[in-house]
Amino acid sequence: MKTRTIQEGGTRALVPPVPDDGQLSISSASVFYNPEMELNRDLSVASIAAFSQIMSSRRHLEMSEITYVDALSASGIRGLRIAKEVGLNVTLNDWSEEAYTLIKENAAINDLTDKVRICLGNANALLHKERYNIVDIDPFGSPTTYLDAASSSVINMLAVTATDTAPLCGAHLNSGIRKYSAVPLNVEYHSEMGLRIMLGMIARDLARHEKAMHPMFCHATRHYVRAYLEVKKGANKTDKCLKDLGFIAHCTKCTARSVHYGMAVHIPEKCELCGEETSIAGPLWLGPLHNREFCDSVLVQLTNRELGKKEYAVKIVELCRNELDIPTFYDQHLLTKKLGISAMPMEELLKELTGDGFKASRTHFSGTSFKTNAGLKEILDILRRFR
Ligand SMILES: C[S@@+](CC[C@H](N)C(=O)[O-])C[C@H]1O[C@@H](n2cnc3c(N)ncnc32)[C@H](O)[C@@H]1O
Repeated sequence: MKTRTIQEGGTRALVPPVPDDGQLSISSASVFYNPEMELNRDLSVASIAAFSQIMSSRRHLEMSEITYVDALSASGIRGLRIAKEVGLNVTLNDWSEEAYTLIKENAAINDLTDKVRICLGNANALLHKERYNIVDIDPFGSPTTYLDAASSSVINMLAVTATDTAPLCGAHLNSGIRKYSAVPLNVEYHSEMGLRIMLGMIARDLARHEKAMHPMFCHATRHYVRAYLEVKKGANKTDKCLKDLGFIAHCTKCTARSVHYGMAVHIPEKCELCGEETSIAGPLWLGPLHNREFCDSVLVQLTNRELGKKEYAVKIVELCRNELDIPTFYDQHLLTKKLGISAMPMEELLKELTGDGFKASRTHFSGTSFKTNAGLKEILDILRRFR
């Protein structure tokens, strides 16, 4: 196979050449490598390093005693970076013979041949057979067909990517329902909708194995969503975790929304503000998306490392760290357009909201949006005050 050499963080890898004739796409190359996902991998290195360090100090473990599996490895770049830059005990797996051969070559050029285990086989078979402290699922499109096996395998942390944002965010409604057993809505907070629909599915998959999840750091960036979830075993913990599943009732006329926790819950059919019929999204995850202390540890990891996408990665984690734990956000531009007035500087709007006694923050989901516990009526009053 024709290859070129790339470097991400402290790791080198042979990957397929850049598609140049417009006919060959990244996904049609014999082994997959997407340079756009370097940011995702930089964040993975920092997040998994932060989590492993917490584990190692709580349980007096060496980093090399913590097991990590990159179940869908392709070139191996993700798992090899975890082995080389974090020092975990790494297993890499892919069912493609070409990928398997390339992973071996990439392990060799990083002096990792004796330090990592490379498997050729079905990810689901491997994950149903073996247990790992950290399980990483980074597939083409949807992760859902790997979630049962990943839930069975995982002991401490599950890291999951989904790139099928159209089904997740409600743009391809039937596909979203088929894949995620939930109804997404294509609304202005569709990126958050996608993340919460995926998390809802993961919580239900883990629950079948009596495991509960605690989101540590979850983000929606460009064309994908990514979640780092601490996992704990136990029926009581799982029952408690499932209480954070529920539904969102959204009014497509005035954009007011209400949040309803629980799987057996009464959801109002009419908008409390304008009386129009609401659309219902769910079941989805309504609990927190981030753990503040964990985000601080990820920031420390990012700061102390040489990473290609460090600046962007830091910005995402900082925004997530400071984001309010409130489901859904409002897009200021959309609201002011409806009112026929111009938008105000975001900092001023946040100040006005907090000055009126509400909580308010920016959100990593969108630069023109904010999160608040104020209702739509109060938000509109503030915007009108500044017309
Ligand atoms: C999106 S790529 C992985 C990208 C990689 N994680 C990275 O960061 O560059 C998905 C890989 O999963 C492999 N794959 C798909 N289904 C699989 C399965 N059931 N078992 C094992 N490998 C699988 C494909 O061959 C492909 O190499």
